Amino acid sequence: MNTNPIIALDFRNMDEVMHFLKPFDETLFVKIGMELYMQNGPGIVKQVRELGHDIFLDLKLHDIPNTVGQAMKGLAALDIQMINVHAAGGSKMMTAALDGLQSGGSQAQLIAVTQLTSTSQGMMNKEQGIPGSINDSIVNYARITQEAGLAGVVCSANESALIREALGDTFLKVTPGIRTAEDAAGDQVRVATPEFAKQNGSTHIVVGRSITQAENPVEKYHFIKKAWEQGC
Ligand SMILES: O=c1ccn([C@@H]2O[C@H](COP(=O)(O)O)[C@@H](O)[C@H]2O)c(=O)[nH]1
Repeated sequence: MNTNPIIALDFRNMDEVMHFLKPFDETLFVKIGMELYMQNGPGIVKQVRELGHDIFLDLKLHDIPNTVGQAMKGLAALDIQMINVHAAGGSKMMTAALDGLQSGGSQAQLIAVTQLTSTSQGMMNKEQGIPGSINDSIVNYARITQEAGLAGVVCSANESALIREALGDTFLKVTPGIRTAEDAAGDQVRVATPEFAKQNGSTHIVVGRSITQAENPVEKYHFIKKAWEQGC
């Protein structure tokens, strides 16, 4: 399993992706999310994969079970390593997603978003109308995700230890909202450093603007990779 930091390729098109990737002299684990996919379609996944990079396709599917199952069956044709849905879609939706992906012949790891890293305790209580602590909600979503047979969840690094304690080491904790000390949080609420993510049991970190907006993205990637690998 590739556990290198996953770089979020939040760009508009392949020219911008190529401009970013050009200075790297290694293959990477990259994330293609809505921004890039919606503006360029599935062809962009093929183009990035042809460069040798592993791909997390972050489309966060969330719809009725039949629709998500059929969409996953279609996406199974793409040569990707990881893909996701929203756990809020429910157990039946997650099972349908897994069935669709597997019946389409894909071996990609399917994971589910618990609470977005841009969601705060207050937002969850007031806007989503979910009472109680955000940690309880996240562990609950993680539990139904595991019961549905998925490989892991997306959460913040702050919750990785709780999920590890409840659901074990091998269940994936893929954690965006990663920032180094000097980075601005921006729209992220539940943030953590790469070192903390490692210490707290994340299995993967997802890093976007910290690297893509850095003055020297290659240098920043290696700085974050080292902090993540060493955990100190
Ligand atoms: O809960 C979530 C789920 C997905 N993301 C995605 O990760 C990156 C983070 O980018 P940064 O620039 O490092 O903030 C982005 O593509 C999100 O769509 C997330 O942040 N939180």
